[in-house]
Amino acid sequence: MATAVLESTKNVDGYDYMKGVKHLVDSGALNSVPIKYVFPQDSRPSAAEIAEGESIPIIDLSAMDKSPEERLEAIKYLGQACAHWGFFQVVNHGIQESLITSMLEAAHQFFSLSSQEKLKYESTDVLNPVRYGTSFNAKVDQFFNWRDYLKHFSYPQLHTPDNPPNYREVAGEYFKETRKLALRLMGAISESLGLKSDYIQTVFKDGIQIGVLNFYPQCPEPDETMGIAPHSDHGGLTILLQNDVGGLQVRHEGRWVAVEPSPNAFVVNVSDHLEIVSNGRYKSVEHRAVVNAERARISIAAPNGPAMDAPIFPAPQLVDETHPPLYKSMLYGEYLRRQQSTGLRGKGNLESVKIATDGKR
Ligand SMILES: O=C(O)CCC(=O)C(=O)O
Ligand SMILES: [Fe+2]
Repeated sequence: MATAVLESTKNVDGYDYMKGVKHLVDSGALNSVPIKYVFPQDSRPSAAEIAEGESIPIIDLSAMDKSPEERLEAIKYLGQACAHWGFFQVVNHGIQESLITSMLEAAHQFFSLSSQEKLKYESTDVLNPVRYGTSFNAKVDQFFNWRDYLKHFSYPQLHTPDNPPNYREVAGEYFKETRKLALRLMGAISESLGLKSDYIQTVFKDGIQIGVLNFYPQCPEPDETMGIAPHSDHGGLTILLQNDVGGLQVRHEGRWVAVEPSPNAFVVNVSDHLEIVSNGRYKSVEHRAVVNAERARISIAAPNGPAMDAPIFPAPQLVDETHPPLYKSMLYGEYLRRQQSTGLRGKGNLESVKIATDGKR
């Protein structure tokens, strides 16, 4: 266990934050948000920034298997969703409802384990194959996010905690299915960009998938803090599942749009490396999660990235005189380590690999 981290995160108020925010909430009557979690005034969620009546697009995947005209129409709509929103929900995706329910249940069981059991997986190495923690990166976060997490690699190798006993079996099946869904969507997204249908899949071939389980306990003062601060995701496509408690918000045209939980739908978002491959045509969009006073929220994200040693750069077919390359080539593993080692900072990581518009590197 990393004692240096534990020491630095024990606050003046005596809480041992590394045990997790769920532990903090479960262990007694918290009437207010401890100072460690209080966000500065200008980064707190505010109702005035919410775009009322807006919602992210819904993609019906069954249309992909219909007549050529309907398929073409569906692919065009998917491309528009990626370009204008960077986020959409998918329905009729073919993943069994029972598997979705079992996965949410297994996540709930993991977070319900004792903190001692969960802390077996606490690690300061941001790329440790199984990692339990709180906030985003407790070593560097100035204000803690109201969130505990479990992250584990799920592809090419499945690494899981030993507990709950059925976790490995359920997660193995769940992440296999969500990876298949991601690859299927990558095929359709390639087509929507006018690329060969296997172009993006080839870039992400032999890539990695990580299971990210988020637990956001109920919070006595939800307006003071944030479940997860604004950020964009690394990788190609993230497939996200949430329980029936809302909280996810997506940045769109300068406002935040709430994503209402919809049973059996997955939320999908274009992530940083797909924005790069598409040379900026498709957007990796900032999102955040707010918390509430009544109910705990669980979300399960599956980021699907390329291989760690894969160089990522804009597709040559999407680069020409009027569309110069907008991003430097980089190794995915390096990018991932940097993203995980810093605190959350909006789209800051992607900005750092952008080529200045005057063409200078
Ligand atoms: O909880 C959510 O809805 C979002 C989680 C998220 O953005 C992430 O894990 O990267
Ligand atoms: Fe995210």
